[in-house]
Amino acid sequence: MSIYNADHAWLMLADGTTYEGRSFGAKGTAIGEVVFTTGMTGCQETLTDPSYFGQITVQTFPLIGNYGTNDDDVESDDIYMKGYIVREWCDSPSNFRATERIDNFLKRHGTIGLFDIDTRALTRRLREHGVMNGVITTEPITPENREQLLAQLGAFVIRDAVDTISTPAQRLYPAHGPRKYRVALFDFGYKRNIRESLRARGCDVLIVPARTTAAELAQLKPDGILLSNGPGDPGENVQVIENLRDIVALGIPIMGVCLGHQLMALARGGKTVKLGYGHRGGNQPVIDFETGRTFVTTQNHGYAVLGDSLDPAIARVSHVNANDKTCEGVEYLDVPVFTVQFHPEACAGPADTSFLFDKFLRMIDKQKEGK
Ligand SMILES: NC(=O)CC[C@H](N)C(=O)O
Repeated sequence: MSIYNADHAWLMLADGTTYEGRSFGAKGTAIGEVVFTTGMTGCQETLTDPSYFGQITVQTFPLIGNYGTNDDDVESDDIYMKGYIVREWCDSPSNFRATERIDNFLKRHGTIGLFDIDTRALTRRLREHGVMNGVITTEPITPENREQLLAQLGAFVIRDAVDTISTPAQRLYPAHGPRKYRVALFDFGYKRNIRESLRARGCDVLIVPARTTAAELAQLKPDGILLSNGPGDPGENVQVIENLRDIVALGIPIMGVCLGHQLMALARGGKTVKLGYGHRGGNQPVIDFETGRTFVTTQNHGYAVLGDSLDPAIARVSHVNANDKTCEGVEYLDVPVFTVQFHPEACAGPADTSFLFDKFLRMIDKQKEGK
């Protein structure tokens, strides 16, 4: 049976634009912020990236799921996005690692899917208007429920994102091979490959809850601290930002990724803004001012640090996005801290900047030598 015989499903945006397509994955109704990603591969990594909490994700690439899914390529144990939209999905995946079809994978996680809509038109709309709230549903939108749904869309905000998904308890993952250092990885909704990139480099990784304080860290005595990626508006994490001010003062080397980068900037007096439609995908060019090189990076963010808002006496913008010149990295001058907006751990997307984990370890080496 063709996938095009599937039941109907809909997406309605907050401006009332409605797209009718077909259902795959779970059935139901969910409201979220509709965003698009330009990733051409790695749909499973995208689906399981916790930073998509509260969002409905559109893949701009027109055919998704042709190599299926498996138990290994997940970035977390769950799907945190509210809905998933593709132009076409493949019900006969062909790959020796595939164990499941993408619609089963979505069903198993209760994630509502929609396909067979004009994803190009939808993406252009989001690009022109900025991201918008939307409702994805397998129930017909009628003149009766339409007004009520539009009111709900108008009121929807992603809230308590980090607090909802951060781990309540510490957990230790041992280094792969001989142990060199112990790193505390703040779980703001961390991607698995951040953890694995550290373990592969000889680090025991201690996952710690988002609200871990400087006093608790001082007891744990990690050699380094990694601030993870994570969902939502960075500014809502008031307590975490407050804690980071004291954590920086411990003098332990810190690397920040994506949300971690934004939270550090806020803790050090900087500001963040919401971008029109963000950067999501595996083809974002980033200029490194130190070397003048441009790297193609993996990204998934809707907010950005305002480079000019940082005090030049303590921070320097180290990277910018070559497309829109937004801040993509900060080097702090008075403490051993650097942060990046893009994803050195890749997954999905290019691994060209994985050397930043080595830079982090060198920073720890240097500090140990200095002692
Ligand atoms: N991947 C992330 O860490 C995203 C950070 C933040 N939630 C944003 O959208 O900008």
